[in-house]
Amino acid sequence: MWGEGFSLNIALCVSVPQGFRQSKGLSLLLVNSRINRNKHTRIFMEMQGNGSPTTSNQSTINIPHVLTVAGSDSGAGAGIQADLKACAARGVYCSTVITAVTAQNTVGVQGVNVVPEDFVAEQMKSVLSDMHVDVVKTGMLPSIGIVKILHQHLREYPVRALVVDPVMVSTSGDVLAGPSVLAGFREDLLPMADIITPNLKEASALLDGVKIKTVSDMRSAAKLLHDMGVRNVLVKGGDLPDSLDAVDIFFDGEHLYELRSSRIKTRNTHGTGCTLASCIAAELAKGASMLEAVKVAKCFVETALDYSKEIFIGNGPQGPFDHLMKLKSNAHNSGRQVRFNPSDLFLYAVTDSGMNRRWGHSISDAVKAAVQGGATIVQLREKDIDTRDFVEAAKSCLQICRAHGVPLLINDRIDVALACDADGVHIGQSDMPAHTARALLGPEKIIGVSCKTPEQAEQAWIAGADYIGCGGVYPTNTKANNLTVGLDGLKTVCLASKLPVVAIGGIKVSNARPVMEIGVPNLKGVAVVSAIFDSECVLTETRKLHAVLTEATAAVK
Ligand SMILES: Nc1ncnc2c1ncn2[C@@H]1O[C@H](COP(=O)(O)OP(=O)(O)O)[C@@H](O)[C@H]1O
Ligand SMILES: Cc1ncc(COP(=O)(O)O)c(N)n1
Ligand SMILES: [Mg+2]
Repeated sequence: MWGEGFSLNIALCVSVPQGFRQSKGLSLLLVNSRINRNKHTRIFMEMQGNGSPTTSNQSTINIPHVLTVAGSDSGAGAGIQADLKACAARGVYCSTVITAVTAQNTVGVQGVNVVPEDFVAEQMKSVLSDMHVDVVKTGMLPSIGIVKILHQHLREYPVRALVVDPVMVSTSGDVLAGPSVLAGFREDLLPMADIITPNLKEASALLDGVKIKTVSDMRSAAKLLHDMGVRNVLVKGGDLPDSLDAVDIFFDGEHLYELRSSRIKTRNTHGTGCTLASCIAAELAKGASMLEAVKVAKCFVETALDYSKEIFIGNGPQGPFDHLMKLKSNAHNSGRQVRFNPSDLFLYAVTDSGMNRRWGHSISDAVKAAVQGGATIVQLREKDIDTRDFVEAAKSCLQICRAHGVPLLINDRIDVALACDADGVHIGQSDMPAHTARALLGPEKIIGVSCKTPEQAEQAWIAGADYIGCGGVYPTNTKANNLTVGLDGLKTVCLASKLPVVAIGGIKVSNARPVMEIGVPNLKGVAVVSAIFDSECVLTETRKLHAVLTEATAAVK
């Protein structure tokens, strides 16, 4: 039985699949793609000739593991492919036993090729005899023979939880498992399962054809299914009329819960059932209680459907959705194709609340004028503002910047950047370390670091920053006690830096030209505060600066 008190071992440890032990001399470099330049953060695992793994740091990580036993969907919206994506999105390892290969797309299922039973058994044995599986999730089980094989293997290799999605008919109406498997579900799997997740049709089939059309029918069905010996039941209401919320009924034998979310208006609902069950399995593998796991899974499906409601894949009536939206941070909503383009540093506008107050500008008006005047990137540097107001201001500035294809960064405040889904942050030497910011923000966000020396520039590069800001180039009042490095200091840092550089500090229309003319290719532009924001007309001042920079760049080329 699934327990609540399970504690997860996320210590520093990397467990090595036994299969690897056979390959001699294999050197496995586990590196995060964003930090693979970092010689200090590499984890090396070397397989010695004698087959025993050694690690440069002796600890290992036990990764929560779901095994899915399901069918392949060539269109990759449902089945094994959805399970892999859902588990990846929830941070859980997923191994696979393929029970059938379907030729399937957004129109429907064109063909089904059932994998021979002994080969399904062979896959199960390969995984279960070798790897530590926390939770098994089942999808398409196309024959009673395959149900029996699963049952035998689960008895031989018990796991902590079994999630049964009794897939019978695809959303397109094609049969994936005939009524002959019903006996297998009832006799073998339900008594073993920790949860079963039928949709309306599947619940009806398991209950000998009882009609399930309303939420009240779903409640009764959940109770009847529970009586068949399964510990928890989730009757899914995706197929309720479109006018109703997406209501699912959860019954744990004691309490009935009506789990309600808004119904997303989209054609992209192919694979919702598979995804929901895989998410439940993933959360259980991480140690959640059953109700928690179901709630998280439902919320994940709703969020993914909402995020993907307008994507267009395939010409049929039922499109797939995007499980990995977290990796993309609104990439297709913002229309930004490239995560970071160094030429965005050309005219870098840094806001200042004091200056805005002095001239009676709101943050968003100031940002709008800067962007319209030619700013190519904006940083919100709001030192004396309530966090709540900062998040709101950042959201409205983000809309303005997105409309112009200009990235918006937040100064210092990683929390604010996350809260409003800004494009990144700019941090100083005494703020959060850049590698920590990178870990929090993920690989997609832009990180800039203020650097005054070649050593700091090297550290920023190692930590996975995207650019550095170098200055003060000229004396400035904007920042108290700021050391002026001068044009020479700027040049020294640029020459040492592997990252693109933006110059900052006292730069204005009258002195910008010599900065751009220092003649180092990785100096990509200038960052300014007072030059544009300490003025009545931000638009005009930005335009003037843009013209000077454009001229200076043309002269250098
Ligand atoms: N349009 C929608 N908006 C929000 N949630 C939905 C929508 N369609 C389905 N769901 C949810 O997706 C999950 C899977 O349900 P369902 O589509 O009924 O399963 P299946 O794919 O097995 O037919 C459920 O939690 C359901 O409430
Ligand atoms: C291989 C496979 N497994 C499961 C489903 C059900 O998914 P859905 O109900 O969303 O069509 C499917 N269509 N194909
Ligand atoms: Mg469905």
